[in-house]
Amino acid sequence: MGGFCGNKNILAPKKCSGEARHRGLTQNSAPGPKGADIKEFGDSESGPPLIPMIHAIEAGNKPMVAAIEGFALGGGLELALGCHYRIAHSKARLGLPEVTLGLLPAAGGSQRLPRLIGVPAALDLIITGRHVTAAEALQLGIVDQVTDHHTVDAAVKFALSVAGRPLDARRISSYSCPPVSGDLDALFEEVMRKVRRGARGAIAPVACVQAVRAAATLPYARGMERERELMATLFTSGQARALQYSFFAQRAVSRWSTPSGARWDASAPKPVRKVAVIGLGTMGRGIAVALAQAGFPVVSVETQEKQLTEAKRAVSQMLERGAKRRGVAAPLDKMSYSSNIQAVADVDLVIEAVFEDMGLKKKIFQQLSAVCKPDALLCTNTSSLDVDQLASQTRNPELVVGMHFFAPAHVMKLLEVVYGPRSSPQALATAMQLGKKMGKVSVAVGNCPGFVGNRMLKAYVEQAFFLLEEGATPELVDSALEEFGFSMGFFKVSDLSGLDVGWKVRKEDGLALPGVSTGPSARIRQGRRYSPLGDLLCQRGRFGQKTGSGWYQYGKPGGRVATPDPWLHSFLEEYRAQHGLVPRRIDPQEVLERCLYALINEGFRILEDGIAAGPEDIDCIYVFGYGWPHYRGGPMFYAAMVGLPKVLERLEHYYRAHPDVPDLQPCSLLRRLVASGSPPVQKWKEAIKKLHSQL
Ligand SMILES: CC/C=C\CC(=O)SCCNC(=O)CCNC(=O)[C@H](O)C(C)(C)COP(=O)(O)OP(=O)(O)OC[C@H]1O[C@@H](n2cnc3c(N)ncnc32)[C@H](O)[C@@H]1OP(=O)(O)O
Repeated sequence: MGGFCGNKNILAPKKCSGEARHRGLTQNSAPGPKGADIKEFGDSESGPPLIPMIHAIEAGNKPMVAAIEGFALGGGLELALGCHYRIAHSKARLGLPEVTLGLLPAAGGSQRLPRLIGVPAALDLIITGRHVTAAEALQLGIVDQVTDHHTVDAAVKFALSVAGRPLDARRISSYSCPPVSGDLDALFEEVMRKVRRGARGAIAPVACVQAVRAAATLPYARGMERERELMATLFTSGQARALQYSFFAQRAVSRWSTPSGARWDASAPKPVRKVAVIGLGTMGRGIAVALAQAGFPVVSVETQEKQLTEAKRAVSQMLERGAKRRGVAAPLDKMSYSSNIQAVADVDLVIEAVFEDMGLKKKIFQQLSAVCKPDALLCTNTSSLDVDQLASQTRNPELVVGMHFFAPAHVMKLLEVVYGPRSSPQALATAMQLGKKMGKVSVAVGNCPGFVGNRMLKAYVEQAFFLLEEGATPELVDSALEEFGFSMGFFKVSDLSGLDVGWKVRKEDGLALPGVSTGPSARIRQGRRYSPLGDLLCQRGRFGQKTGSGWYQYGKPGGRVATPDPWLHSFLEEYRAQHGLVPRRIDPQEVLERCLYALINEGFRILEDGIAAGPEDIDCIYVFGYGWPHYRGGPMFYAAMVGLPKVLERLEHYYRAHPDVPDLQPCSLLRRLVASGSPPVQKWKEAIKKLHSQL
């Protein structure tokens, strides 16, 4: 008889032909690692091996009861599955989240769970890595009992009640998987098809399906061999390293700091009880929904009556759909609406989400400053405008910050919290905490055009246009980016979000000029190479999906399926001829290097400028806001994986070929990092600090 709370296990990569090892157990409810200590992955092994220990527990002649409190994740749950019975506290959470770290449950989890709860339910848990509540675990058959009381006492009582009963029927490794309805091969083929489509190049979910298939089709011992083989491949993969880096990066960004010395642990957030959203276009609606879903009472203000009526309906529908998906009641009572800005008089925080127009936003900030409580936080959802200019319209500029959400705002995980030179640490802390409560990955960034995400994107977009000028097609560029792991290439994204969005910004920036379509100045703006291709499409009314054509054609306005457009191909040929550009064959590698290294180079400039505190901040922004494949860690981590000397060499190469493109000129931080031996990404912050102290 024994009570176990499994939680600190480790893998030993060197022995690992995938073999799992154990490094000691701690109380599950204790603070610290839940499951294996991810920090220790890759270290040399110590402690008794985990798999033989689980086997010894399972083979024992005394009933072993796992008492589960807090989290039983990964190795913790695998250990519990080796026990003969499992009792969980009602607040416990269980799961096999290894897939989220680029791994699979390799201490027998992939072999025992399907034998215990059946193939479909096990596939769901292992492929998604989701955590289940104790109640769901009971329903699935993972645990035998749930208690609201002291779990170990309950486990001891339980063990006494089963003492003397035969244990053979309790050893999960001796089970066969429960039969599935229908054909097993067909089930796995269907699951594998779906997983491969969704994984977009991630290897762990695919390996998880293969491991569960082994459980369903092979005797236990052979299934374990298969589990070990699959794990060996995953464990040494760059994907696992990237996902484990990302786990800590997400946590690191919540410990924000600014160049002026403000810090997360020295700045207490203000309490936020009620929030207002100004402007109920697409962004405003999403933000209002996300706030209500997080439990905040929201006053939504929209001055145009027609838009207000439409928005009320749309927001209610979004809340109802979300509630249905999550199996909870729709928080409709959290929402109130008004066409009058006076309605925000009693809120603690306002998020302005009106059209991206500085004049309009300034006016609204003046009004807010007059109407709101003097200590209310005034936030803007601008995606690139100067937060400081807006702050200067108010009585209390220290209470102004940017809260840059990403569309759809109730779905996308990223929030850029933009501090201006006058934003107070408390205002920043409050916006960061609100983002966290909304379930966002909140990243504090400095104030500059485009902040972090859009500033870097500009360099990437520019390269995509130049590649078309030089001989590529939208299909070629997009397929290279999709092969890399983006769900959509740049041109498909542009068609989806509307070409007019970028056109408007370029017009405001004085880049898109009317009537300059030929002659030498057509492709030079503000002293550097410029491609007017996007402007030319907009001038022809090709705004993307909404008009039925853009970089692709869609059959009809609002069509969703992109097909290559012969008109666009002829248009590109004519354009090149008109400008004396000789098309050449461009390979996917060049597409990736030009687009991604230009973006990464801008990332280094951002670090140099102190706009982002570290590479983790940039990587979280790209993974959670811009569709950068999670299993590639983010652009800065990717640069480190490729090797900084190689990134530098390729940028130098492309800059020599395109000296009129400053984005390709390697920035000095990159050069310095290479000169100092290319330290690992986790050490860049120190190098940057040193660089700043030398300046
Ligand atoms: C083959 C057998 C061996 C093993 C396979 C495995 O076990 S793989 C690992 C499986 N476990 C996990 O994936 C759990 C990861 N952790 C979490 O999902 C969350 O931390 C959790 C448990 C849901 C708690 O979330 P909460 O928001 O409450 O806390 P937070 O995430 O901020 O974590 C607090 C600090 O603990 C550190 N930490 C958590 N889990 C681990 C871990 N497994 N290894 C190392 N460190 C871990 C986390 O980084 C936080 O540290 P801090 O310094 O405060 O940022």
